[in-house]
Amino acid sequence: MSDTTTPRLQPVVVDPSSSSSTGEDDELLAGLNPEQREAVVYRGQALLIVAGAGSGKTRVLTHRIAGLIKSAEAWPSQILAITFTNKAAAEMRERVGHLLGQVAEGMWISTFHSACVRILRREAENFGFTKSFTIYDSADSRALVKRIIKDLQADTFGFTVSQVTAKISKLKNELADADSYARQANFNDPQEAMFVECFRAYSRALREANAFDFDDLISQTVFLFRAFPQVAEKYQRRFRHILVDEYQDTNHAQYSLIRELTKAPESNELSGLASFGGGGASLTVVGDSDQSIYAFRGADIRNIVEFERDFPGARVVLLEQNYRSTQNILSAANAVISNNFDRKDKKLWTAVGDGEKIVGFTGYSGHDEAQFVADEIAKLHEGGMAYNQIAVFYRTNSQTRALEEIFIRSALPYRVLGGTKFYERAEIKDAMAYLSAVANPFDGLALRRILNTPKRGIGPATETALAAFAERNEISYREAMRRAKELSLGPKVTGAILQLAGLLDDASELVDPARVGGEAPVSEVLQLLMEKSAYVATLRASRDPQDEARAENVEELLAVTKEFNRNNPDGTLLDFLTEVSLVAAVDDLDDSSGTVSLMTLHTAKGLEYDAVFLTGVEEDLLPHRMSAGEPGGPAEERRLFYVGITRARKRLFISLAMTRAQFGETAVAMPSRYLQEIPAELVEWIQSPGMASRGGSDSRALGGGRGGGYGSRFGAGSGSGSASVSSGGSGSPRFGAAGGYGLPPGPPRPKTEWANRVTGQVRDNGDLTLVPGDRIKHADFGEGRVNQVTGEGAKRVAHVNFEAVGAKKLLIKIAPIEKL
Ligand SMILES: Nc1ncnc2c1ncn2[C@@H]1O[C@H](COP(=O)(O)OP(=O)(O)OP(=O)(O)O)[C@@H](O)[C@H]1O
Ligand SMILES: [Mg+2]
Repeated sequence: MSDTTTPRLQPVVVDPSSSSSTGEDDELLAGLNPEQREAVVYRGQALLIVAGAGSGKTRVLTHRIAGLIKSAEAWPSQILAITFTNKAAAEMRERVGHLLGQVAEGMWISTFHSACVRILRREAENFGFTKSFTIYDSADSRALVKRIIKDLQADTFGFTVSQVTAKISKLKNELADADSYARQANFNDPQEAMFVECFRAYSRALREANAFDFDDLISQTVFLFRAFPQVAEKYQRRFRHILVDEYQDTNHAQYSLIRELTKAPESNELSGLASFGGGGASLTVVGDSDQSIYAFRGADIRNIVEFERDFPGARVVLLEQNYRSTQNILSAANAVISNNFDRKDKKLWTAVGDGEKIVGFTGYSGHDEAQFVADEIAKLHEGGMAYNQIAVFYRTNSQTRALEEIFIRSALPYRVLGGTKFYERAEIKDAMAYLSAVANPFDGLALRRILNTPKRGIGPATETALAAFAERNEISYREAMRRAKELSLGPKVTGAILQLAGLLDDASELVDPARVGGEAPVSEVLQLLMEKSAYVATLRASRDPQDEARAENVEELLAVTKEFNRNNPDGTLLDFLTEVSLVAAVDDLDDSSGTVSLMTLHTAKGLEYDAVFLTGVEEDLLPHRMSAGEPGGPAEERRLFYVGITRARKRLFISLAMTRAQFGETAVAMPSRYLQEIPAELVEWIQSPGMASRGGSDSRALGGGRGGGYGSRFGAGSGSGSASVSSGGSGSPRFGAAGGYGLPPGPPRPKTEWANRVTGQVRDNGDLTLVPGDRIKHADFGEGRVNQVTGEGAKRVAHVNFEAVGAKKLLIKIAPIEKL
């Protein structure tokens, strides 16, 4: 087909009558530009919308869904829309409802994970799980891996929990299971052999516990479809229209799931469904390869790049108008992302106008930076901006501490999204483990967690004895508890175990579907468990003031269950457990709450705010230190920066600090290399207090009042900022570029020089000799071979053929290269 190779725009269908078969009406198309309309009305097997941030991709998906339903081309139940977070799903559902003027029941708008849980709850019995399976979150997975490492003494091989969990996760995202991995593993390598052991033990333990981990949810659904074609067919028939947002961040398992779902049902002819052109569901994906930020989790940018090959005949629509941001913000974003090499250049434009300049700020410390953020937020708020239209982004969760301290002191209402979340607190995990143990008697991890919580005098030896007994007799852990008498453990311990088992049985009766009057509400179950186990009472009786807070958190969970019951009158315990285990970080977000939102850059994807603060724009944070060694790492970090910038509608603030406290130490920080990629004229730098006056706005010299605290803390002295960190760039040579920190450094410097300065290590390869045939490694481009060297002295240029990106010319003296 002619339109499969290069993206190009087809003639735009504006007149609804020309696409009468689709029955789109004006209302749905009004407020869309011609390209967006084309994407909404296109009817074909496969549609790819590639476009930069804020160009209306998500909006197009929403209108497309509404259009399909409104024109009666599809039942709501025939639609499967995949979003990146549950919050995005809720928003989309609401907007579709709004466009239709009614709630469309039966539509699946959800994340990959939620959709797969729904499928697995229905189908898991096909392959040996029960539908009450438990979902292990990452903390559960880690706990399990930790135990396995201990049991197998894998730590003697240098294995850590993080390494093993990360590797297992990666393999699962590539659809490898323990057996398939073992088939190609090199068992002569003791490390690899041990890893296979660990992977096997982990998979076995999950199966025995009737549990799936997060990665399993997707990969096991794919396995299920492949192993049971009749099951796959059910869903292939059901979903006639599949739409995926943020397609650039799908990994291989997710991609495979889409492939399975869009296949034509096998027994098409028999059922007369062949009339559905080709029989497979129509697929619409939208994405932006510049916003791919999950490669570390196996996301594969190739999924978007190769879409046209995978889905022949696909139509490609490009959107170029940005409706979100001002021109200044957009120009900054465009300039930054253009530094990534292997991308198709796309230029976003906006009709909104230049807007205000981006504001840049350099603080002495993280606290100083936080104070700046708080001050500016206060000003924005005074100027009439609602708090919930303001967001503060950072690269790592550890950066929140300083921000929170200052926000609390400044009495700014805020919420942290992600981080140590409510559901990650120990006491909440305990309470949830009680519920899981009731729902899934095989969930050994949950049972072991609550066995001696609160303390009942059941020690680790008993815990292990029960596990061994269960294994020997091939019974569940819970059944083993019921038969505790057979273990001759002593009357007290036996009594304690039986009591707990009895309590769990009582609770199970409450949620037995056959119970007269139906399943009891979750709140009732939790209440029973917490009361009879004396969990809350024990916390309340403790002298530790923290335990009081913990008790309150459990009360809070009770309130959550009550709310759940109100919102879902028919909601079962399983529904509740499912919902909780799928709450993504961003889902705590409550827009009506009137608070400033704090979140990581990863969490910020897809969202938009009137004002955005990008904090900690420093080397080692952004790009993150960990990315340095990864191929493509710095480029991915740049995309993350791009994502951050493009969340802003009207105001963008970029800040950094000269010293940063991390892991209990205060280290000198250097400006991020990405800062100098923003054209200087777009940014108005406000200098740090002490370096220069911040004009009228600066009533808080570092030396005075609260400021003194931050200053002295990092030895920056009072007010003058004179101590360990040089104030004007004259002191420490590392801060030689300090002028460039704050104020634009006079006449623009050649980019490379600036780049050298900001990375802190003045890059000078000196007399590095390169001759044709040499192999080199470049920080961004990876490995390549030198073809030719031209020029002389400092102007010598290497012509290099890179494996990943092809031919490039590099100035040898300063290029970030090393000879291999
Ligand atoms: N044709 C339009 N007219 C007016 N506003 C629009 C139009 N298209 C999109 N918008 C608005 O622009 C903003 C960005 O749209 P949307 O979130 O759909 O973009 P996106 O491409 O999905 O962005 P991202 O890449 O960040 O996910 C939203 O507020 C949306 O309502
Ligand atoms: Mg979007």
